[in-house]
Amino acid sequence: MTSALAEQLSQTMAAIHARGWCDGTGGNFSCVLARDPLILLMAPSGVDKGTVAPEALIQVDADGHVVAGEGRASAETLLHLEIVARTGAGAVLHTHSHAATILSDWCLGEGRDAGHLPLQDLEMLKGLAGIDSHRRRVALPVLANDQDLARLSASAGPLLGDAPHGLLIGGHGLYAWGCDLAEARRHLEILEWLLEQRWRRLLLEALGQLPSRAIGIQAVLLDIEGTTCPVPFVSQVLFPYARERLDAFLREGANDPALAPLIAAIDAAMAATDSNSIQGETVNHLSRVRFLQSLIDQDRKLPALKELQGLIWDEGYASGELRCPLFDDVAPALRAWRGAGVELAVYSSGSVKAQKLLYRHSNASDLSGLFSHWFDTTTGAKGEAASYRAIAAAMGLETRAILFVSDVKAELEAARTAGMATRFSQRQENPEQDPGSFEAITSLAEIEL
Ligand SMILES: CSCCC(=O)C(=O)COP(=O)(O)O
Ligand SMILES: [Zn+2]
Repeated sequence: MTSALAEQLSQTMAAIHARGWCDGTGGNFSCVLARDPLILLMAPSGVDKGTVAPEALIQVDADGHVVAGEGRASAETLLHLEIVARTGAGAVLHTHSHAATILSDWCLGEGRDAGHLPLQDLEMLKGLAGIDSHRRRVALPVLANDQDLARLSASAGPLLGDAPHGLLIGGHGLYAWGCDLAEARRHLEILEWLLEQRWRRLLLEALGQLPSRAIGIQAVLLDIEGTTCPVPFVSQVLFPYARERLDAFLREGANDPALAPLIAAIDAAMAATDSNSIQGETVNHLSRVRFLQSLIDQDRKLPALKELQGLIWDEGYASGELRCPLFDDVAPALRAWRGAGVELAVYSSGSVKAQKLLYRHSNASDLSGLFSHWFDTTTGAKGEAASYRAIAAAMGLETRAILFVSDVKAELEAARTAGMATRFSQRQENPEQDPGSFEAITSLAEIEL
């Protein structure tokens, strides 16, 4: 006797096959038959999934072993099991459609926002559970294909919780899931539709037949110095504060094991320098301090120095000696943008630790919670377009959905090359006052998203 679920799964597979989404023996499809112990009802491996009768379905346990029915379990059962375990799905449907296959490959191509395919501004998004507006952006995770299904499933696992009921595998296809078979099928049809739209639109854009879609700004990426706080706060307060305290800080922490790796990195940098001022000197406390002070004076960036400065500033902020005087327009603009659902991120040459301290101890109270992402030069140099692409990828956004604000034209140039929208911050005390070809703002309040 076959169950109603088996009838439904068999019919669903036939319908999906008829759409051309699992040609040949492609695709595999499963439903949860029992949860404790877990039993999946699924098609056997290596057969045409459009003609599997209900009684030909097999039952598979939580280890991927066939416990009832004729035939082998698909190697991809491991990914089905991972999806069920991570999301509580009641059904998992895997297709090999042309749209899913070509777009997943395209996403992983060089220079793309590999790792995610953003989908937005389409009414059909509302067919995905939890999405109530076409404006909501979803980021479909994309993983490189791997014949080692245990490894592929382990890589997929952490991405599944935030995934929009779907996952792309490069050059392979789509996995979609739902709380039951009906919802999984709806999610599959919606995602396939969104993917179809996406590649057709890309084609028309490439042919110059369709203007690149204005998708609206979804995130603001902010430089700090000269953009949200006065340049002199950094150059005349923060840097001298750390410079003056280097000696005492290093002396007091000489036996602190936490400082040992920093001191080792500083000594290595000293050994590698050709600076005459320290050549021939034995590395000792004073030469180390002089070396670091000379780096600060020349505005040279050494990661260990940045970290040391962060530790010294930490003490200064904690004691109340330091407080960042953000421009008056900053806190209201940040709050308004967050209130409108815009994501906020920082990209500054100061370390992420220093960035967080600055916003945590500002004249407008602790604003650090408004930011979802923090980037420093460990992501890449601020004058390189690749850094802005990496930032967009880390945020799961297209570069054109991000507005970057900075007082340095070379940085704006790189961000523009990567595809970001830009604004030149023209604050009174900034060294660069000419906006060149960039739109200038004198206050964040002038920015309309
Ligand atoms: C020609 S299909 C290659 C295997 C595959 O990716 C697939 O989805 C079908 O696998 P199954 O083992 O379920 O037949
Ligand atoms: Zn497959």
